[in-house]
Amino acid sequence: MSEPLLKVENLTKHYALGLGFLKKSIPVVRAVEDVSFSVQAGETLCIVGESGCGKSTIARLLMRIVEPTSGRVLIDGTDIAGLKRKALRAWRRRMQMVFQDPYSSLNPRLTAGQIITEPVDNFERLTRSQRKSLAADLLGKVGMSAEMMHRLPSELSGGQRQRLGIARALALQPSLIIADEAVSALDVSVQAQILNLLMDLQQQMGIAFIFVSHDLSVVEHIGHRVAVMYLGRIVELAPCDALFAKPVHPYTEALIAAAPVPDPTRVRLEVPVEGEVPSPINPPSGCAFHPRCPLAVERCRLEVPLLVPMADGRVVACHVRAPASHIPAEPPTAEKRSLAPVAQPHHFS
Ligand SMILES: Nc1ncnc2c1ncn2[C@@H]1O[C@H](COP(=O)(O)OP(=O)(O)OP(=O)(O)O)[C@@H](O)[C@H]1O
Repeated sequence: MSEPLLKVENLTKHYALGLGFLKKSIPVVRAVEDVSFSVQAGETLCIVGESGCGKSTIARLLMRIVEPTSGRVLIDGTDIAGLKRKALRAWRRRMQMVFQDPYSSLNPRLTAGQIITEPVDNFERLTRSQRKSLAADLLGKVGMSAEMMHRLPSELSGGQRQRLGIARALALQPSLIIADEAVSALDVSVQAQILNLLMDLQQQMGIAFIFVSHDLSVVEHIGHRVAVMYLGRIVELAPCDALFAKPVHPYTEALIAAAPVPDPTRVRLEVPVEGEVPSPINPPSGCAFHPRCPLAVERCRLEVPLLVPMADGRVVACHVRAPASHIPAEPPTAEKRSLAPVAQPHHFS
């Protein structure tokens, strides 16, 4: 098995709220809790879950927009926390981000051409003609004509602006693009165009994607593997087909059941998920999903379930559906137990 492009180990982010008062304990938002996964070159890993479950925080941690409370992020086996200036710059070229709202993430005073060549200009000074041909090339890659390089973002449609955001992300020829709700602001037909564009670019350029979304139909369309998050933790990580065909975690099942079904021949699952997502400041004990889970037993209230590898390559954290005793191979040693959350790398042709 080749070294994954990206490896995330036990990543945790707690946000302290305020400074505390008279020795009172400071409330802490447990935004991301002990999250581990890996991404292979050219693969799309989707991260899904309800609002507030920690999806965007993971994206920000990977981009080092925020620093982790604990845990590691490794690119080609190198921990990015330890990188010195030069190596950090090189790493920054390899990971780019596409944001949800292409309008607010694009400088309204710059032309499309300036916006997409700016990242390269930051690394190496381009001549005027180099800039122009780079802009034309990048616009071509995202299906826009070269004349568009003279337009301002306000003169473009939402879909064109998102293409521009993608062209800017492509400028430095990254190995990995993190797309945070990259199509949520667009009409459904434009969403499909942008998703198809991303998949074409992946085929042509071998780019890996981490695709953060709350929209399961988008995830089903684009994902190779899917990590389902609940209150800061991954509860199930599975190949996309397997996840949609047979969700194992009751929360995954409930999410799929609640999503609109675009394919009328597909049977809708009947698992009610009641109540609100609890607060990440004071999460429930044991499995955080237990107060909403129709299958919960006493153990769920007491013990945080570990992610257990299943025979079909997925990992699931559920005392009922994937109790630790279901591990198919030899029983885990203490060391393997602590490594259990790391997703098994998965190859896709
Ligand atoms: N800077 C911050 N300070 C304090 N709490 C924060 C901060 N950023 C995020 N949070 C909290 O961390 C939790 C996870 O937030 P995050 O934005 O990662 O969730 P999300 O799954 O991306 O949600 P959405 O789908 O609504 O964007 C939320 O409870 C959020 O309020």
